[in-house]
Amino acid sequence: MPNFRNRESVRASLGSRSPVLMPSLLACDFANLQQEIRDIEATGVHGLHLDVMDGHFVPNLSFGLPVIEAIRAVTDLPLDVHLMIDNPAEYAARYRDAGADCITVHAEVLDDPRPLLDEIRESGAMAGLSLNPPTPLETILPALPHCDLVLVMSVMPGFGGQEFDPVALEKLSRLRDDPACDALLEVDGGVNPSTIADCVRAGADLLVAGTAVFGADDYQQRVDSLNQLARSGRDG
Ligand SMILES: O=C(CO)[C@H](O)[C@H](O)COP(=O)(O)O
Repeated sequence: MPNFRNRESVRASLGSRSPVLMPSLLACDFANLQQEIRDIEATGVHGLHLDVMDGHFVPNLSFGLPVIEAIRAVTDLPLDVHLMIDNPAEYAARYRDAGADCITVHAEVLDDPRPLLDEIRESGAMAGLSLNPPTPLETILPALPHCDLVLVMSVMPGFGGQEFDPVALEKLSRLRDDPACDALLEVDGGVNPSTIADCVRAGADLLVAGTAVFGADDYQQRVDSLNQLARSGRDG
């Protein structure tokens, strides 16, 4: 059984470190998964982003419960699990049992996300709600008080290596300025050295980056430079 942390402590720890780079293992070398985790952990990152895809909600398959369990067994880093699946209500509890610290579900597949967000919170995980680039921000506003995290997609989910869509910046700014929103704000897709500072300036706390991290020859150098650019967005 994983060593469960509670959502308040994970949320406080991530929030106090904002802006936080969250490497997405989708872009790592799956044939060397444990070594990749060790190498990225050694750079000093504070969490890992894990993309679960079902081939229905998104036109791609990635990995599921057994892989999350295997990752949980080899790292103590917070695991931020992004469920890109049609039926998150059927699976959320099982991802918590597998070791997820944060579970994010998509607004597009839930008529009313609030009961599921509450259930995720009651399980002890942080509850996240995500929306795709074409989905209006208005669709998630009633659920904000039930969210520990809002994940603003800056690409259509399904594949790494896509170009950043600036529509995410406007959504982040609006969320940051909304007094009803005290969730951590996360952005995912096309986050790289050219876009990361703008994301932080717009209000992002958590920055998911796959290709920009695992596509680099030197992970330490890339993580350091992304962190520096992120901090320049916060302080500049
Ligand atoms: O959610 C995702 C894909 O659906 C990935 O997390 C995202 O694409 C990150 O990859 P990259 O940094 O290469 O854009």
